[in-house]
Amino acid sequence: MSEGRTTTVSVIKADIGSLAGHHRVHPDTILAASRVLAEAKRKGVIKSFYVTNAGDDLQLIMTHFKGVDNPEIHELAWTAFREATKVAKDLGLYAAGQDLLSDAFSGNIRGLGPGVAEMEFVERPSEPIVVFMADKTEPGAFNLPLYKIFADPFNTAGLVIDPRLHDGFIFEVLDVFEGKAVELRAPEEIYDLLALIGTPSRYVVKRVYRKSDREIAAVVSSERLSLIAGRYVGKDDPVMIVRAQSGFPAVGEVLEPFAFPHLVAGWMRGSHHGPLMPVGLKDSKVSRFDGPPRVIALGFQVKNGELIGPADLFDDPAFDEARRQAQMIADYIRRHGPFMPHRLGPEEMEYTTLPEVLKRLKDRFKPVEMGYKPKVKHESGEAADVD
Ligand SMILES: O=C(COP(=O)(O)O)[C@@H](O)[C@H](O)[C@H](O)COP(=O)(O)O
Ligand SMILES: [Mg+2]
Ligand SMILES: [Mg+2]
Ligand SMILES: [Mg+2]
Repeated sequence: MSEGRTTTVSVIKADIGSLAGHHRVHPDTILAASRVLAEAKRKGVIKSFYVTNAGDDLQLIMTHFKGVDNPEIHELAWTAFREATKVAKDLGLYAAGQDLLSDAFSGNIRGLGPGVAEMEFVERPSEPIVVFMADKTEPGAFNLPLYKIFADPFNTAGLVIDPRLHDGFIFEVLDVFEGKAVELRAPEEIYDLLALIGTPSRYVVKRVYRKSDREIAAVVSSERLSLIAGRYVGKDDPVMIVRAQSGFPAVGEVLEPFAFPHLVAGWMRGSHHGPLMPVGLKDSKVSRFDGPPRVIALGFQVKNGELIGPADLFDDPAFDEARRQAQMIADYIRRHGPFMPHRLGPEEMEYTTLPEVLKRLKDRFKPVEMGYKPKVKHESGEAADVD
């Protein structure tokens, strides 16, 4: 981190209830959260804010000078979500308070349900950032775009051309099941990096740093709701902040991976693979089969702690073709109905409501002569003989 006063950008999000099922946030809940943040701004707790929605997820984008993981900021977000939930309940919105998994705030909002992405930096003379917000998918959905942005010269010309990017980047990868993290360096360790992040349900890129000076370049909300709650509670619907330009990838390089609507896990009942469709704010809502999974990208300048903007970056004909491809992929994969690989594999389905259904069939299975000694998989993953 360079010397000087730091600015913190905190993006904290939660599904506190929505209109027409899990379709989109109601404007009155945006208003309720905005009132709480406006009061906090007036009192000088935060410097500026922008409240919006990604589908049915309420998004609080805030700037302040208190650093990451600050209890006052987290409590502020918690209060905003609680106030918005009250409105959601009054309006009878669907799944009011869905992501607030606890009744009480205890100093840090992480682990209580909402998703959190925060970064702290000394502002450059001009500080462009892009805030990505997705609905009906999981944090690992950003693995592929992050790899392309910070490690793939076919995406990011600056990795080759710009001496400030040429050393590469460090990826902090989180194992969300074990609660462990590892740092891998690009380009020298990209095969190891890909060996992990190609399993996005387990290994999530949490942060990216510029290698030459360890400046923070990107951060992702890595909360997995099912792991926190121990049951299915919708999808995580992650957010990500990326710094751009002047020693970081250009805004156009940051957006470029989303021209390919890659397959992500989520969509209907958090149980299906589908294409991630980049959309402008006006299309930040889900419909077909509760999807397809969508992502919005808002560009801001951060100046003296103030958010200037946003620019609605996917609201552009340049992404029409990606949207069209996403529709084609959606048509194709939907025709698989309840079959894999449209439906997620058994490991990921463990965190949905499917096991309850399978449990009912368990006692109806009778042994048959297979001509070989069958093996079962224990929870440990070890194969063992059937008795
Ligand atoms: O994934 C979904 C919701 O996720 P989200 O709230 O966006 O995290 C939806 O597809 C729901 O799972 C689906 O609409 C069924 O919802 P319920 O009837 O079980 O609430
Ligand atoms: Mg919802
Ligand atoms: Mg959602
Ligand atoms: Mg969700």
